[in-house]
Amino acid sequence: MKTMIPELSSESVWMKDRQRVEEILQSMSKDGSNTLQVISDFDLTLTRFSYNGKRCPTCHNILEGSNAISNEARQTLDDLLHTYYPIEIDISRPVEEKLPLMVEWWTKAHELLVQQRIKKDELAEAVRQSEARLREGYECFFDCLHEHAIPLLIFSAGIGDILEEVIRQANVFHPNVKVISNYMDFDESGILRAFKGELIHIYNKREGALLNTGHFEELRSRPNVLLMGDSLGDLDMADGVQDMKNILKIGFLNDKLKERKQSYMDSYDVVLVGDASLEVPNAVIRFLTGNK
Ligand SMILES: Nc1ccn([C@@H]2O[C@H](COP(=O)(O)O)[C@@H](O)[C@H]2O)c(=O)n1
Repeated sequence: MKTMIPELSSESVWMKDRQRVEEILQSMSKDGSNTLQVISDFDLTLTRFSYNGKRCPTCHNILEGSNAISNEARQTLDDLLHTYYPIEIDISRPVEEKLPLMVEWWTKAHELLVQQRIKKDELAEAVRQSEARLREGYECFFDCLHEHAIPLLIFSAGIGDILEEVIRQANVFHPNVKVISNYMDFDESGILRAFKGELIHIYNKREGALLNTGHFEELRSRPNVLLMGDSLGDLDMADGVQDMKNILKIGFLNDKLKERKQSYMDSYDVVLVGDASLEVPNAVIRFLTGNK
């Protein structure tokens, strides 16, 4: 058991109950990889939090940093980020108090993006010019899931069109990937006129999951879940899974480590710190697919 997954023994991997993690892994491994589905957040979970000491952009930040919007709008969006992001990650405030503020942030940002009359064909260039980076080991993560036909649901409160472009440009947008996110609605001349459907923000992923019961219904034969997130709101992403048997939750703790350590250890089975690579999720997937 000691060396079941050696990557779990690293100093940057924290676990409150290692034995429980091993029991979950043993049970999932016994069931086989054809019973597995992976659900992952995108921004700052599949993408890096920082690189060379500089913050990496989220989907929203990619647009904000691009030529698709004016300097004035960029400044307003940056001000919004500095107002609301500290609230998003503040563990001293209850979620019920943060929720309306998150709706306020996303709504103001989306309204501003719509006012900018962004063109659909500007998105690819915005992503190309950005400093967005998938975490190290992403090729192995996406390719291995594809090779073993394991469904990957990327569940993001970011912007679906941008997210898709990031993984397309990295050549890992395989057919086993499904995205639930905020998608842009363009008019017939390709100009952004609204965002489609119900808003997904950081603390309503449970509602988002329940609106997509069809996806989870299709995956009913896969009751074992590997969940990956960087926020406590991401823990609700699997709420639509049918007849769940096991769930292994891997959390990336990117920011405010000291303040948030305990709540992450209490909520995620495995916590990765220090802008970790995808080495641990990849090792888990290798273990579960039998490619040890
Ligand atoms: N205007 C905004 C709104 C949100 N964010 C960040 O996006 C992330 C949400 O996406 P997930 O893939 O993690 O669900 C979240 O980290 C917000 O801080 C933003 O940058 N700008």
